[in-house]
Amino acid sequence: MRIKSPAQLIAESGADREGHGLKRTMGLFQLVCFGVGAIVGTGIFVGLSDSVAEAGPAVVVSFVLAAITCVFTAFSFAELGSAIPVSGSSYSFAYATLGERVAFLTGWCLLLEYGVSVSAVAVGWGQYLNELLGGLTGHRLPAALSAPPGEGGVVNLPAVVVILLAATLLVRGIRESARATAAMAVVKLAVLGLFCAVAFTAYESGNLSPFAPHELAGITSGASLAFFSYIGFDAITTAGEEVKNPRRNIPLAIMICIGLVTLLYCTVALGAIGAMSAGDVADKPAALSLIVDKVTGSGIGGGVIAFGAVVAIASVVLAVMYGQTRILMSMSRDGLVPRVFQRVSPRTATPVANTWIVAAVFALPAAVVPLDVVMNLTTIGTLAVMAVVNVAVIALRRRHPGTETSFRVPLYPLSPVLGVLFCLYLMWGTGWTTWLQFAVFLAAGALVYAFYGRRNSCLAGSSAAPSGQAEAEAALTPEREPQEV
Ligand SMILES: NC(=[NH2+])NCCC[C@H](N)C(=O)O
Repeated sequence: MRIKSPAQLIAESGADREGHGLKRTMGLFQLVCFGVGAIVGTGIFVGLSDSVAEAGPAVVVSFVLAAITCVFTAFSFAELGSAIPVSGSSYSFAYATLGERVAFLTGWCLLLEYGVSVSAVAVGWGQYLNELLGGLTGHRLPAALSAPPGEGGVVNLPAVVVILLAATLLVRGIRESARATAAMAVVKLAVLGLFCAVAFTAYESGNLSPFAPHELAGITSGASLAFFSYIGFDAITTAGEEVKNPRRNIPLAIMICIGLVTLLYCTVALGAIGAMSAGDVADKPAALSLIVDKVTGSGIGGGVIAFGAVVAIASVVLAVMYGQTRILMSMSRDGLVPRVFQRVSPRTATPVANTWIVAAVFALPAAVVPLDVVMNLTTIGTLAVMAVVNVAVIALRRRHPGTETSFRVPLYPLSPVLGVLFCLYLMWGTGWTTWLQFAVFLAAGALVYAFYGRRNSCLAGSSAAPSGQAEAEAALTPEREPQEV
């Protein structure tokens, strides 16, 4: 089996080498902001109403189930992220523990979790932008320019525009200042906080019954939908090469983000269905604005929420696109995707060509595919990746028992095993059409690996792994270890 050791991956990344690769600039606070930036977006602002349609008031239970899945998996991410702090996230973890084939398919699924989710999130952004425009000017964009073909439109222009804007910022190295990300994270927390404050003034416990109109099946599919809104905590691990003291900060940031977001989502969901009956919330894309308008009796509150959503979701587009470019960079270093993806501009220290290719490729589904399709594909792909990550922790402990890490999964091996089971449970909840699309996607990935990745892999045909590993381990001298700042 072609496999790489954690030490080899770190040494190859070129991080911490003078004048090479990316720079370590992010501290814990910036990392948490980056996490919140990657997590809170379309899922809660737009997707909430879909989960309510499935689960009814029991949507709160759905959110808790989705959170539990994330917590087990987050433990695994934290252990792996601190043991192998490089840009590739789950892809690199799989390479170091389960071998190249699984790593390639994981990277392939990450195209769903990151690339396709950029499309999904951009579509959600467009819906709130339209809401905001409607509130401000009384005019909305015509459906032809703001919806995909199946939904009465021709092309979803706002979704394309936000992707191109994000690419422009990313190639300029916006992450270097990280100030924009921090500001946007604060704005979205404030707006959701405001929503809760308003919604709870109109809270009626009568709205909570019947609590679970579609019983367990409804709660399960509600949880699969709610899961989308938690995706993104793993993006923290894609910044592995740009974080100061990654062995401490990566696991800590992941845990802080999950805790914060779970609390927030459950409060928002409870506030929403407490203020307006589940039947009225169901299937309303801009439900949060609608609720605030209804409670305050004016359009201003809803406008504030719509503004917050536009800002919030834009930062998700930014963070997720950032993650996708870093994953492709890692895959390119291994020869599994073309070399153009690893080229870093010496002037801006960002992967320019990579970023524009990602923007161009994922603007296309954003323009023409309906939101629920891209959202479900993102969800199933992400859950598959997370299942792999949970297995990877077990493999790490068995294959590389001496690996230095500052975080260890509690209750091992129970936690990763439960992680896998919860991932499968939520995957099951996505429904058979999504499974079918996913199967076709995976089959395509297997073909690409067989005809491109396998042949071009840097590890191809070499029994170099063991000696390369020794070399890499020797290269990892203590002074090259990330320094505490
Ligand atoms: N890899 C990702 N970060 N994917 C997209 C995250 C979506 C985000 N949770 C949202 O609700 O909008």
